[in-house]
Amino acid sequence: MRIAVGADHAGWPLKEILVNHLIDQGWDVEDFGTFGPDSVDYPDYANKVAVAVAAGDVERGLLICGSGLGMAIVANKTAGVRAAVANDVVSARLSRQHNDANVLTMGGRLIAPELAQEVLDVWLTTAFDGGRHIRRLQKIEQIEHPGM
Ligand SMILES: O=C(CO)[C@H](O)[C@H](O)[C@H](O)COP(=O)(O)O
Repeated sequence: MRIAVGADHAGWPLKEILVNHLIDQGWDVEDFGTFGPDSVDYPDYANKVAVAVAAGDVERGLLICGSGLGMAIVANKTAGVRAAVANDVVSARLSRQHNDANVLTMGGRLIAPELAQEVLDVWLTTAFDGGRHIRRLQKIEQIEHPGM
């Protein structure tokens, strides 16, 4: 399974920890950066990961900025991406069960590394519930592609 990862300077330290965690678990990680503490702009990284997910190059995406918010705002501009901010386990689980989220965003300034690993593990291993939620995802697709 492949996962694309990206972060800005505020998310970079946590990204490094989570990339190692993912590799330890056998994930094939495509790391789009950033690769150091210099200040960069989160839209550049969110867009790269979102495009990789939407194109089907990877199954999942992980984005980390200071709060997770900016990354989610940008990633959700790309059709086919369902990015969810989750800095807690319950949000991570629900984002999979109800929303079939294919991109997880977290806040490197808000969440401790140990909890971030737990949130990520829950998000990666929780299945979509389907059922009534399929209808709602179809409505999102209709908004993305009006007239289809
Ligand atoms: O986009 C964000 C907020 O929604 C991220 O948290 C950014 O990492 C943050 O805005 C970066 O802030 P900085 O003051 O430039 O370090």
